[in-house]
This record gives sequence, C-alpha cells and structure tokens, in this order.
Amino acid sequence: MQIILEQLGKRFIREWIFRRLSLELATGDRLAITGPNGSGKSTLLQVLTGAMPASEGKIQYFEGSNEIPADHFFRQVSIAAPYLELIEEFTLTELVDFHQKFKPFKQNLSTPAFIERLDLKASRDKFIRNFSSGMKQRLKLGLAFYSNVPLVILDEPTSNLDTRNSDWYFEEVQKLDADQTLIIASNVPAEYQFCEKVIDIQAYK
Ligand SMILES: Nc1ncnc2c1ncn2[C@@H]1O[C@H](COP(=O)(O)OP(=O)(O)OP(=O)(O)O)[C@@H](O)[C@H]1O
Repeated sequence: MQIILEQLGKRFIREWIFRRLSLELATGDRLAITGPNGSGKSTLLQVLTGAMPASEGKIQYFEGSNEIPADHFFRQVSIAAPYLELIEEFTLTELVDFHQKFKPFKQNLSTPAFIERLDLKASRDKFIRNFSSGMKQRLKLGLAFYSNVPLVILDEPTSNLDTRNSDWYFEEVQKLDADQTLIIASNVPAEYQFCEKVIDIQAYK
C-alpha cells in the first residue's frame, strides 16, 4: 500500500500536536514514528487510520494505481495498539473466528493453527477477560502479523511483553511480507531498529 500525507496537521482545541507533515510511503516501506511520551505518536496513528479526523492537510491511500476511499480503508489495515481493546466476552477461539470473518489470515491459516502458532493452545477456550496483559498483547500482535492486509500498524508493540515474548515480536515483525507496509510508533529504539524510515514527531510542531 502506498500512503501520501500532504501538510497533515492535528490540533486539540488550540494545541497543535503536529503540523505540516508531508510524507510518502511506498508499498513495503517500514516507517517508525518516534518521540517521547505525549509527543503525539498515537494521535498521528489514529489520524492515519481514520479513527480521528485531521485538522488540516490530506491523506491518500493507494493499492496499485487505485485510490482506496477513506470509508473502505479500515478493512485494509491491521492495528495493534494499547487503546484498542479485544472483545473480553469472547473465548480465544471465538475471538479469532470473529476476527477472521472480516480479516482472514494469510495462507488460509485456520483458527486452531493460528492459536497453536501463538503458543496459546492451552487457552483456546479461555475468556479474553481472563488473559494476562502480556497474553493480550501477544494476541493483538499475532492478529496484526497474520491478517492478510496491505498495511500493519503497531503502537508500542513490546509494551507488557517479557523477554521471551519480545524476542518473538522481533522474529515475527521481520517476517512480514515484503509487500506489506508497516508503521510502528515507539520510543524504544530496539522495537524499530530495522525500519529504514524514521521520523521524530517533534520535528512537526
Ligand atoms: N482526545 C484528546 N483531547 C485532547 N488532547 C489529547 C487527546 N488525545 C491526546 N491528546 C493530547 O495529545 C498529546 C499527544 O498524545 P499522544 O497520546 O498522541 O502521545 P504519544 O506520543 O503517543 O505518547 P505515549 O508515548 O505516552 O503513548 C498529549 O498532550 C495528549 O494529552
């Protein structure tokens, strides 16, 4: 997926969080958005996904030469972020089945095979509400990594992960398909050291 940002800006009341952000991402690009706590990384991601409107400027998404209309875009992106909740009333199997109705996995990976790959087989009938924060984060990342979408967005990907799960993140994130575009918001350099493009949100004030 190709993404073009033109003079993008977002403000809350009178405070500009970022301004004059122009950027082009080509299919398969890996972009990191960095900056300290409260600098606006998550706000930018939410504007990028259409969850929040921009205050000025323009965003365009293209698949090949076709522009994707803003109201169709959400089907094309997989997001793992701390503020996006999983459905707590579902068991793991129910949640993954539900997810696959809208965003099937790559290579027709089945729900049981996905759960096995995440090493969560013992929890397949457990309610999401009873998952630990690390298990939830692993699940969110797994859904993002395995969904068959052209754009993957990760916000603070290793938050709540222990060393073993962080290692798993580094392995999996680098296995994304070459034609999947990846955007990571982070202030932990190890999370995004493989990204060839890095922007500091503080440069756009
Ligand atoms: N809905 C909102 N209304 C008003 N201000 C907001 C709103 N959402 C975020 N902000 C403000 O925007 C600024 C940027 O917040 P944001 O969450 O984007 O930062 P961040 O870089 O992702 O931080 P962190 O690293 O702590 O997750 C903060 O000052 C925050 O208080």
